Amino acid sequence: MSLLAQRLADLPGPDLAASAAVEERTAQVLRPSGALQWLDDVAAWKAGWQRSHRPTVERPAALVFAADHGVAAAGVSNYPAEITASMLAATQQSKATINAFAHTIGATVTAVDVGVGEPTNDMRHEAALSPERFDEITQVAFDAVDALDTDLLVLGELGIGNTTAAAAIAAAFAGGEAAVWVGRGTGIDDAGLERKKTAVQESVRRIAGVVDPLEILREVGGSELVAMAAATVAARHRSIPIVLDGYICTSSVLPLHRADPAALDHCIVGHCSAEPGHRKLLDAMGKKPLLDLDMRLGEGTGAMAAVPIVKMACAGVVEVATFDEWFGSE
Ligand SMILES: Cc1cc2ncn([C@H]3O[C@H](COP(=O)(O)O)[C@@H](O)[C@H]3O)c2cc1C
Ligand SMILES: O=C(O)c1cccnc1
Repeated sequence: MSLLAQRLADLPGPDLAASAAVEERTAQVLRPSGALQWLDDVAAWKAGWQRSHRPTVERPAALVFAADHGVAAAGVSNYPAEITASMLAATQQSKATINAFAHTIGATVTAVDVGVGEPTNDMRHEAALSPERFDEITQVAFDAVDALDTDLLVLGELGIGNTTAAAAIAAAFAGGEAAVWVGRGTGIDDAGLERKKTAVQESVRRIAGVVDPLEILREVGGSELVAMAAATVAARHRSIPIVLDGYICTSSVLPLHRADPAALDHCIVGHCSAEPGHRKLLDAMGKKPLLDLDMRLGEGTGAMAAVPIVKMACAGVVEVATFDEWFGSE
């Protein structure tokens, strides 16, 4: 059994007393009942998974996993594979979009190399990752989460070709035509889009008969996708709620959801990507994105954009006086 499967088997649930306490306070604060709607639910969700009656977002952090993809050789991206290494360096030196977004709200960004210069196997022809590599990457992601001191985790990725891996995962789980799950990623042209469809079709056909969700992730995922899935499980064990990013991030955790429908209960979806498969995937998973800004970047940027909303939702319960506190003191 893989390391990830082992940790997935004993996921803790939320602190129901903490979320109930927030729901109770929500009903008493100085505003008309129900006026914040979904934001109040977000605060209760945060309380339950943070295990605190007074949920906060004080130390948001992003983990950005980077890796190369064998399938990039199929001409499935608008950019060369070398961009992944450059973007990893840019992120480590605080020059990427995710760093700029994080900076505005005081979040930290940790970029983690899980396979740059060590591409996955070409998923069209063989398993993207060996069981040993799968475990190795899982351990790196577990350690990365352990090293954080955070109360809200953003997951992001870098990996030229990874919208093709994401589409293959979505197609393998949700079925239907490959065309439904394939989008333009970094902006590929029509011929490139056809190559993506073919690559996804070939990969999904090759693994027909594989039923174990984590095995499907190993077969057609990518190193940074496995790392995001592993970080999701690790964060659950450490009571760290998560904001998921776009299509790639969501696809990477889909296998967890299939293995255990409650596995993503500590995750909220930051935004809906312009990549067309994302909305379909979210619908299939019953997840509603906080933002819909037509973004299609990755790196965790859409999730980071949603962090202030989670922070406001918490403040909107914790910092607002109740009717009793206010009128009782008048
Ligand atoms: C400069 C640059 C910065 C990026 N930051 C995120 N991505 C995003 O685009 C890539 C996926 O798209 P595709 O499947 O079409 O290759 C990933 O690296 C993803 O993180 C970037 C892509 C580029 C070119
Ligand atoms: O939705 C995403 O995560 C995405 C879309 C395009 C390019 N990179 C990431």
